[in-house]
Amino acid sequence: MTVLVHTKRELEAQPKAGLRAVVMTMGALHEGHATLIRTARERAGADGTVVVTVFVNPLQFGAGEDLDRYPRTLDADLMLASEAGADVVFAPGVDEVYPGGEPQVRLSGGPMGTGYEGASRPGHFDGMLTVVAKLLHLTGPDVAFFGEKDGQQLALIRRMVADLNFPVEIAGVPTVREADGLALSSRNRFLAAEERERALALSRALFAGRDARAAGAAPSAVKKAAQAVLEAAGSGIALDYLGLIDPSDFTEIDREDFTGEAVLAVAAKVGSTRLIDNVRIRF
Ligand SMILES: Nc1ncnc2c1ncn2[C@@H]1O[C@H](COP(=O)(O)OP(=O)(O)OP(=O)(O)O)[C@@H](O)[C@H]1O
Ligand SMILES: CC(C)(CO)[C@@H](O)C(=O)[O-]
Ligand code: BAL
Repeated sequence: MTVLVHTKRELEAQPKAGLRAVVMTMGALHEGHATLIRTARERAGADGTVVVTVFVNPLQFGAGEDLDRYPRTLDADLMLASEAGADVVFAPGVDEVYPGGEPQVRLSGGPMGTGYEGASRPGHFDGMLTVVAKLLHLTGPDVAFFGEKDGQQLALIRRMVADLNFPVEIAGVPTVREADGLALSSRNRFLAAEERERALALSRALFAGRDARAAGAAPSAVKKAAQAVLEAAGSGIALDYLGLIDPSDFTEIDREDFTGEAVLAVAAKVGSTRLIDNVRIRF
């Protein structure tokens, strides 16, 4: 049975058996989250504990972003988390996480957090890292699972844990997609049927880049292949960025002799909904 708790005190009172695995979410759970939770369950085993956090963190939303309309579906989340194997769902209120109001002291992603998502959403990563640090302290996991769909977020969390000696393993989970390629996202539910069709340009662009690489293309040609798909989508999407990124520091790859793993990432608005996606490409 899955236990739902709302307070730090209730969370603290939960049994602490075996390996402790945590999946952090903002709720509105879907199959991508279920995959993270199932992976955590497998890792924790029958003797361990899987904790899922559900918290829409105001600190990582900028003015004019979608904090107010972000979907909140706790009853359904509890069912999905339970079916996927969670032992505990921790769904605190804002006052429980920030009892003193907005924190004075926050974490910063530094240079790695200033490009791409960081440029489009100033302050987003500071708020994200701050709440992830707090939730790591509150849940005390041996291992925490995050999705590769939020690639820059995952890179920054790994860096925070390494730079600040958090005693936890960070595990990445590959992006779960619909059959037609669209990356699952809580925000997909805002897409009207015709917007959902247009949103396919994001994954198609990334796949075009990946296919170009499979045919031997160098970095600039990979990016061009993806760009062509986005250009063909025209005004159907409002492109924010397309980047071919070195994941070690989250800077743009600007040389043709790059070797190693790159991340081809895209962000765009479809109607009023902002979506992100990425694929890994090896050079
Ligand atoms: N399609 C997916 N595949 C794998 N992991 C995912 C997927 N979507 C989200 N996640 C991961 O689930 C965790 C919680 O993410 P979050 O609750 O923000 O969901 P989301 O679907 O990314 O929502 P949003 O619409 O806010 O982007 C993060 O680690 C995120 O990377
Ligand atoms: C990691 C996270 C739960 C922090 O609020 C959020 O950014 C998310 O859901 O990806
Ligand atoms: N999945 C990233 C959380 C956010 O968009 O704020």
